[in-house]
Amino acid sequence: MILTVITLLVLLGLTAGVTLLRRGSGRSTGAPTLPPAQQTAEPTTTLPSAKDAQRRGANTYQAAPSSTIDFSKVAEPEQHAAVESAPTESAPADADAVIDADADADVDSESGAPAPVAQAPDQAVTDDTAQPAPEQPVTEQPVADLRADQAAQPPTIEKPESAIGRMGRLRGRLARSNSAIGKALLGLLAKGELSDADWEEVEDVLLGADLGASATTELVDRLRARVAVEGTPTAEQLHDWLHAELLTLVDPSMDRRIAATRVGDRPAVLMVVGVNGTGKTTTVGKLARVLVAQDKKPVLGAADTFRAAAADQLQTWGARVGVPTVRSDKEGADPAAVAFDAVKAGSDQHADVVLIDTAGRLHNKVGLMDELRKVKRVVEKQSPIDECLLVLDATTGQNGMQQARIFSEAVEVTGVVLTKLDGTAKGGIVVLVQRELGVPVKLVGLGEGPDDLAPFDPSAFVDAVLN
Ligand SMILES: Nc1nc2c(ncn2[C@@H]2O[C@H](COP(=O)(O)OP(=O)(O)OP(=O)(O)O)[C@@H](O)[C@H]2O)c(=O)[nH]1
Repeated sequence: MILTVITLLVLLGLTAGVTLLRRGSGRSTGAPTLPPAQQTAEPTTTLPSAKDAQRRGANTYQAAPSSTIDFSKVAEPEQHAAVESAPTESAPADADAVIDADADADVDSESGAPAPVAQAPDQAVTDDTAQPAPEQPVTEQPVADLRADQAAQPPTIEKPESAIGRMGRLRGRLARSNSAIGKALLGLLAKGELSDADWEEVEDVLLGADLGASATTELVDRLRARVAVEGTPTAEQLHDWLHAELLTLVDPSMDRRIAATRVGDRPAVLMVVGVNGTGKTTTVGKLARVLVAQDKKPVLGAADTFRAAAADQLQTWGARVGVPTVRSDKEGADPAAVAFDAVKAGSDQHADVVLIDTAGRLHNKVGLMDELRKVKRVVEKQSPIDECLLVLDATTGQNGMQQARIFSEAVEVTGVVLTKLDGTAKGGIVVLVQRELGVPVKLVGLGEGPDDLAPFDPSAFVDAVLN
């Protein structure tokens, strides 16, 4: 019995020891385990949120550039406007034409990109309303959005001077450089009885003024015959004779009207050609002003894609009087496609006339003529060309005649614009060019000012030479 009790006590003691030992070892292993488990749990919950943050960061990062791109699309033309310090109503459409200009004419006809050039801003706003978010249309409809922007900041539009009587205003400039011819002629002819040598001097004066050999001979022969019949004239008679003879040579009967009025249900199409530097772009810009002054609605086409700055130059001219320009920003873009788009825009916008500026220089002359023929051909797929004006620099005188012939062979020239008549005493070129090409001088450039282009008035011209 005593043994049994001792055995039970020993067993109880052992059990209690083991339990105590177990508790002691549990504290030493369990406690250090838990915190790391908690530490592990913490990073686990932290990591997803860090990833989230990263994702959010990535989203923010991705969104920023895309909105930057959208913004720059809008901002770019505005910057243009600022740099040009002229309103660019047509800038967005121009941006579109960049894409179209490279395409074939057939493709362009589908694009209709230039068409929005002159679309009313409210139409543009209507387009935008179809878009779900305000930023989206900027990306998807940059043209429409820009036009809405422009509507908010209407450009300052200049009021060009009326074309009526311009030649009268500019006569002083013509007279300054050309009255020397008149003075020399009147001085020589007033000598009384003229010897052959005197008549030769008269001829020299006329030839020096670029009247050309045939017109010079004709004029001298007529004057000699008149003197022979009517005797030596008084100073006043002499003035009247010369005026009448010169006017006959300039030919007031020629039709100098410019095709700038709608033909049936389409706009007139007017193309401007000529050697580089003669003043083509300037002439198109000045002509746009003349037309605006006459309450006409022109559209400009910048088909001189060879000279990079020509399109900007033309656009600036147009913007000053609120006239849209269809252009390409890509140097060397297909000029025929730009011209085609311009005619389409003119048609869509019910313009009165589409004025197309062309290049005057290419890598070679053959290339240039081929290109002009192509522009003509492509435009004619859509509309006849009603007027083709050849721009000639009067200061180059007879040297320009050879080029004039080449151009008139390539495209059907219907009229001449003589520029820089303010800077030359070679006004006789008016007669020469009309005779050589068989087309009238329709406009004359008499200065670099925006309104220094005048409809050619034969009588005012002869007056300026003789007075
Ligand atoms: N004095 C004077 N200068 C003119 C007249 N017409 C144009 N000019 C000037 O001639 C220069 C050339 O004119 P542009 O219009 O650029 O010539 P362009 O033929 O278009 O030249 P490209 O684009 O190179 O083919 C400019 O400086 C014009 O201001 C004019 O009637 N009188």
